[in-house]
Amino acid sequence: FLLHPPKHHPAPLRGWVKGEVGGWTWDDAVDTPPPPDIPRSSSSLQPPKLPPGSFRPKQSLGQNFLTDQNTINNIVSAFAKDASLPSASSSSPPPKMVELGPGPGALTNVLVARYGAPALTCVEIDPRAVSILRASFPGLSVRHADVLRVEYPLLNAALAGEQPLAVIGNLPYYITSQILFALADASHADAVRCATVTMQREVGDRLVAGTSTKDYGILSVVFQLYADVRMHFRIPNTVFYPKPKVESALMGLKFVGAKELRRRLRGARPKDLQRVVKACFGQRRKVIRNTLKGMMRGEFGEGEVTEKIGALGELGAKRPEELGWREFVEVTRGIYGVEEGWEDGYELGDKVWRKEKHGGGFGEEEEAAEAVAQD
Ligand SMILES: C[S@@+](CC[C@H](N)C(=O)[O-])C[C@H]1O[C@@H](n2cnc3c(N)ncnc32)[C@H](O)[C@@H]1O
Repeated sequence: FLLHPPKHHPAPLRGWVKGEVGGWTWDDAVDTPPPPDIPRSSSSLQPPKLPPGSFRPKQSLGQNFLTDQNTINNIVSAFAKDASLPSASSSSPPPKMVELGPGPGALTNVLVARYGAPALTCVEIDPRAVSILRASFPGLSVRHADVLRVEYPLLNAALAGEQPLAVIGNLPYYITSQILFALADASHADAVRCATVTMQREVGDRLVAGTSTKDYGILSVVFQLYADVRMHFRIPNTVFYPKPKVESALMGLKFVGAKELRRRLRGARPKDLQRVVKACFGQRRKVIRNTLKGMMRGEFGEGEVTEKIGALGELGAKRPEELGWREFVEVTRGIYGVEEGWEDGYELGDKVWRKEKHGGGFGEEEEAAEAVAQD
């Protein structure tokens, strides 16, 4: 483990040129200064240059690359805080880190320089970016895979991580919620300790929204229950190439972990909570007893429905946006009961918030995990 590994710079290339149809593109034949909306970096590291030729960012993969070194440094510093990473002078090893969607390596560059390649694993779907990363960062584990297939507990076991993983990423925005839900599920197994991730600012607003606000919804309930969430800072669209239409934010999620989650749920099963929260926000304007009556009819007899709805008392007359996670837990316990002997711990579930089709892991990781288990 190197505290001060050599700095890796992707092969020196040329620079930004104005494309024919507007916008900026890379050209290896022209040596230009950055365009005016891409500030020069004050740091010794530089954002990676895209390779000559045909690396056109793909909108379909949510490719908006970070081009401002100050922003990149600030993201990594916020990550270091969220993950309680040891300082460069400390002798204690950092937790295993996972970067989601590293692209050509803007964040990777700083992470490798600060913590060394062995501490980091990257998951990237674009084979062009995978090639660049493998060439630029010898010794770095780059998984060519869909991030939605990651099974974090398996990955952590394969990496022989002794603590939960620390996750970082300038996320592909088209799958932000799916990635977050997978991380929530991973926290059931204490596989992930924190995530420091960029997202569309509006999504970030929802994560931290208070009750009875327009942004309050499923994301607010789930992530305020599962994690301590904060918005580190907003990110203007000018620091990305190509420039997205939306403003972004860097969010930090520190997961409370399985033990605290069980304490907060007081025996309620996450899957039951998911059913309740989803049904209630599916009919946001209705008071919850009307929505829940409908939801329960397929599952309970008429007498039981009436009894359980009655037992909700005043909570039943509220709209979902008025309920914090504690109230949703209360409602869930009232309807579905609690896991027997929950004080001694119980299974929280492996696919609760993410979709059934997601996960599945990578074969090689499963093998590696087995090898670790056999050691
Ligand atoms: C917003 S870009 C960030 C790139 C780079 N980290 C940066 O900040 O410049 C999102 C990255 O996620 C990758 N990506 C998109 N969908 C993915 C998926 N399903 N699984 C893994 N990576 C994905 C894209 O190819 C792209 O490199």
